[in-house]
Amino acid sequence: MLRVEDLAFAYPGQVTPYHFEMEALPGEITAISGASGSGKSTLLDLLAGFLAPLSGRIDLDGRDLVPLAPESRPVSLLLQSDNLFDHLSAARNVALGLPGKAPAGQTVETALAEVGLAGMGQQTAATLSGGQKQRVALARTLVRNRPVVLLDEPFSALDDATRAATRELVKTLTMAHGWHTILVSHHMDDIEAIASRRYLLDEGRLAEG
Ligand SMILES: Nc1ncnc2c1ncn2[C@@H]1O[C@H](COP(=O)(O)OP(=O)(O)OP(=O)(O)O)[C@@H](O)[C@H]1O
Repeated sequence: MLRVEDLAFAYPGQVTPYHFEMEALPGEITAISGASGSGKSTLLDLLAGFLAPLSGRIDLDGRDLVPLAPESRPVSLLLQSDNLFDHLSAARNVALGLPGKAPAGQTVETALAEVGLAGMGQQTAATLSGGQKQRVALARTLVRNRPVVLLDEPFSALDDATRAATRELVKTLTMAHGWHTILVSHHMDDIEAIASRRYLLDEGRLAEG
């Protein structure tokens, strides 16, 4: 289980710090909603290690992630868009998630098949649709094989049919691979469709419900 415990953070000059407390279970999607500017991206940046908290813990199965640099954290981050290098093939983009010089071919093909893109590995990322690009990014998340997956408005740039299919894929992958998926979204329909647990961020604090 991922537990955010007494995590405090303030930007320079901020009088009242954020104070985050939350839990996320493996195999489940935990949603974070809140008004624009409420601090949702700040929370994701703390989880990813791009910001350092004033105090508190980010506990994953008994291990505190706070001292770890971003690249050492068991975390993947997927944004609304711009997750891929457009000039590289889908397969090369997926292979970027592999450590070192691991033998990539089969792993990459298997991951692309799992996200519904079998046989499309040689296609240049620039030629893919928005939904296909998000699937490639999810395939890279698969080969990275990190248990905490942070999604920052990942469906917002997609049309209705594509967003419904993509969010179902996220749910399927989360359950199949035991990801602790944390979904930041403004869209209640996405949250209602796939999240098991919800938090609302307001006035610097998370409230469950
Ligand atoms: N580097 C920074 N320095 C100072 N203040 C910042 C910095 N980054 C963000 N903020 C402020 O912190 C607050 C929270 O920003 P954050 O981006 O986390 O909100 P958000 O909920 O993700 O917003 P949105 O939904 O619009 O993306 C905002 O008031 C923002 O202006």
